[in-house]
Amino acid sequence: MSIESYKPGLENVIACETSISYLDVEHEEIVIRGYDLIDLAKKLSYVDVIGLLLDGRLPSADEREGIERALSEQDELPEAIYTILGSLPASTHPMDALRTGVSALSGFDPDLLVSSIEANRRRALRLLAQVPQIVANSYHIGRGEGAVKPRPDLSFVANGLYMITKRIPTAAEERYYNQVLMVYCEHELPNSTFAARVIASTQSDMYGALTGAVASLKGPLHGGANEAVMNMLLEAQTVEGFERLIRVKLANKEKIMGFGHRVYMRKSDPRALLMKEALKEMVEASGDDRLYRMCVVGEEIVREEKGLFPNLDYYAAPVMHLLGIPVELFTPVFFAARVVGLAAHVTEQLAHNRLFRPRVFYTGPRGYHV
Ligand SMILES: CC(=O)SCCNC(=O)CCNC(=O)[C@H](O)C(C)(C)COP(=O)(O)OP(=O)(O)OC[C@H]1O[C@@H](n2cnc3c(N)ncnc32)[C@H](O)[C@@H]1OP(=O)(O)O
Ligand SMILES: O=C([O-])CC(=O)C(=O)O
Repeated sequence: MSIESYKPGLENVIACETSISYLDVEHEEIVIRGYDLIDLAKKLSYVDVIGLLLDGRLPSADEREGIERALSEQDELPEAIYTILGSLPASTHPMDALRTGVSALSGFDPDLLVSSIEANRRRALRLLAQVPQIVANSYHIGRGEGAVKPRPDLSFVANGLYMITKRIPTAAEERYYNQVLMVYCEHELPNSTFAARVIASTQSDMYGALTGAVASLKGPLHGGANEAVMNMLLEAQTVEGFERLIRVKLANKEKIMGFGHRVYMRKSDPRALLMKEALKEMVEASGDDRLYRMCVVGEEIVREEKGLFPNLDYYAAPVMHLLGIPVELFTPVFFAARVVGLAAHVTEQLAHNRLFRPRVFYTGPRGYHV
């Protein structure tokens, strides 16, 4: 076998066909079923994008209402899931609790043995409705506090933030949280989506595929980077402190979390630019622009020293912080937003399946005998 085609990390390898999304780096556009993600994020609700990703077209006003209603009808998290979350040690990482919760949901699926496109759509909506509750309540329960259930008088988006912060969001907070969900909703074939598609390709199910995706997303090279960014900002506290911290890390040849990207490489991530705008607006409204100035200084230093640009996580982290989301929940929120993209990919994989089974470049010994 020739090793000509061997690419460690599969960089630039086309691994599947999809009509869901595409990163058009040249034109700085994230294409989601034909639309520009940033345009969608500025103008529409996350619930519209649920329709777009699951059904392939933007919903009408009636259809959007139908999706919102379906989400609220299915948002009753089984009591047993609360019991499972409550039995985890307090030291459990929220992404591990989330992985356990998503996995445990499979047994409660009323469509358990059905793998049709329609059953997967219902499954996706159930997961979209229930994952935000696992996210918020694994955190509260882990701290010995009571669970917070969604309120029927709040929108799907507002409920996601309310259950985390225990505060009804203002209209502005709901708008920024909507943008956070939008920028995280779908991004072509990152490690977690690939993991989900690889699992689905054995004709396994949506729960297994999404459980694998949570595990993938936890890593700091992927979803875990948003928490790492916020921890740096909190540690540094001031603009001068952040400048010092970044310079020390660069001098020590450490990676700076929130910078670089396998696909964008040395170009801007369009989602980071949108989150930067949101952060600017938020600090202007609050009258304290320190966090924004810290981020801008960090961005300038890393660009000058390494020629690298921020990825989404760099600016989404401070936005989530200002929305009152605890740092430990940044990556779980990323997953809650990504459920829709993952569900679309798993459904597509199952509908046009080809088992993933690549080969290796063997570097071990041969010819041994016992
Ligand atoms: C939503 C998301 O999941 S976005 C990704 C979030 N992850 C992060 O922010 C973690 C920090 N970034 C990184 O580790 C990387 O940029 C990745 C993992 C995202 C992409 O990595 P790869 O495509 O494998 O690039 P790779 O790590 O080989 O980097 C290429 C070069 O840029 C450097 N580089 C890349 N990212 C960074 C960084 N964040 N800080 C410092 N240097 C970096 C590497 O050291 C390497 O330099 P070299 O050629 O001199 O050795
Ligand atoms: O595309 C990637 O590799 C990672 C990423 O930005 C995402 O999942 O949003």
